[in-house]
Amino acid sequence: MENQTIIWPAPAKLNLFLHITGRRANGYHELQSLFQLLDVGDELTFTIKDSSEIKLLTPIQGVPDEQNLIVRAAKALQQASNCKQGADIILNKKLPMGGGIGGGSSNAATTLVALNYMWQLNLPLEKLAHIGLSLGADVPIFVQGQTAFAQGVGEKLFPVSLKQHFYVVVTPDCHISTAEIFQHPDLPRDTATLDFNNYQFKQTQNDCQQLVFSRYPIVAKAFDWLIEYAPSRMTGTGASVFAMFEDEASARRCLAELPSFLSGFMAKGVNKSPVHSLLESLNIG
Ligand SMILES: C[C@@](CO)(OP(=O)(O)O)[C@H](O)COP(=O)(O)OP(=O)(O)OC[C@H]1O[C@@H](n2ccc(N)nc2=O)[C@H](O)[C@@H]1O
Ligand SMILES: Nc1ncnc2c1ncn2[C@@H]1O[C@H](COP(=O)(O)OP(=O)(O)O)[C@@H](O)[C@H]1O
Repeated sequence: MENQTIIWPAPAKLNLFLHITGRRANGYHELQSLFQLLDVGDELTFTIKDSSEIKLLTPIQGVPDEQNLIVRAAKALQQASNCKQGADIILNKKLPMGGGIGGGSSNAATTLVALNYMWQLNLPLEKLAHIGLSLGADVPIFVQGQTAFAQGVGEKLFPVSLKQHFYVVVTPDCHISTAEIFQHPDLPRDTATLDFNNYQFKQTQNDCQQLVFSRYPIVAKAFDWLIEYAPSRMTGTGASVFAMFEDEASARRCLAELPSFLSGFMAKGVNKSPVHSLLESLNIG
C-alpha cells in the first residue's frame, strides 16, 4: 500500500426535496430534505508530508486557495487534532460548480475522511462531521456517507435505504447565489413539518424552485425539457435540475437527446457513499 496512490471519491448529491419549515433568529433557515448520494463525483489524491504545509497542486480558477473548501477542511482537521503533518493534494474536478449538487461540500468531507485515515488520527465520524459543519451545512451528510433525511440546517441526519434510481442531472449555465435565494422576501418559509415515515416524492417539493424559475428562466426551461421524460425537480438552491428514472436505458435515452443549450450527466443513486466503500476496503486490506 506504501507507494500506491489512493484515489478518494467525492460524490455528488441531489436534494430529492427541500422544504423550508422556518427561520432562525440568526437568519438561517430550518430545512427538511432528502439527500440522495450519487455514484459520480470528483476525485482527490493526497500525499502526506512531514512538514505541516497544506498545498493544493490543482487550484480552482476563481477560488483562492485559502477559500477552497479542501484547504479549509485540511487546516480545520490539523487544528482540531493538533496534527503536525501536512499534505499535497490533487483535485480532479468533474462536477459542475455551484449547481446545488454539493461538489465543494463533498470535497471538504472527503478531505476530512481521507486525512483522518492517512494522518492516522482515528477521530470518529461524528467528530469529523462536527468539524465539517463549520465549513458548510452540507458537509456532515457527506462525512456520514449515507443517503439520509436531514433536518435543522442539515446537521440532523436520518439515514434511509432508497430504491436506487437513475438520474439525469442538467446544470444550466447560470450562477445562483444560495444567500440571494434565502434572503428573498418571496421565498416560502412555512411548509408544514413532514413525518419522514410518510415520504413520497410526489407529495414533496423544492421550496426554492418557483423563485429560481421566475428569476432564472433558463432553469425553468431545463426543467420543462426534462419533465417530458420523467418526474423532475430542482436540487438545492439550483441551478441543477434532475429527472428520476426507474431504469438505466431510459435515463441514457434522455441524456442522448439533451439539446445543445444544456449540459448534463447521468448517475445512479447510491445508499452508501463510495468514500465509505473505499474506507471499508482499506481497513480490511
Ligand atoms: C440549502 C442547500 C441544500 O443542499 O443548498 P445548496 O447549497 O445545496 O444549493 C444547502 O444546505 C446550503 O448549504 P451551503 O451552500 O453550505 O450554505 P452555506 O454556505 O452554509 O450558506 C450560504 C447562505 O445561505 C443561507 N442559508 C443557508 C442554509 C440554511 N439552512 N439557511 C440559510 O439561510 C445563509 O444566508 C447563508 O449565508
Ligand atoms: N473545492 C471546491 N469545489 C467547488 N467549489 C468550491 C470549492 N471550494 C470552495 N468552493 C466555492 O463554493 C461554491 C459552491 O460550490 P458547490 O459546492 O460546487 O455548489 P453547491 O453548494 O451549489 O452545491 C463555489 O462556487 C466556489 O466558489
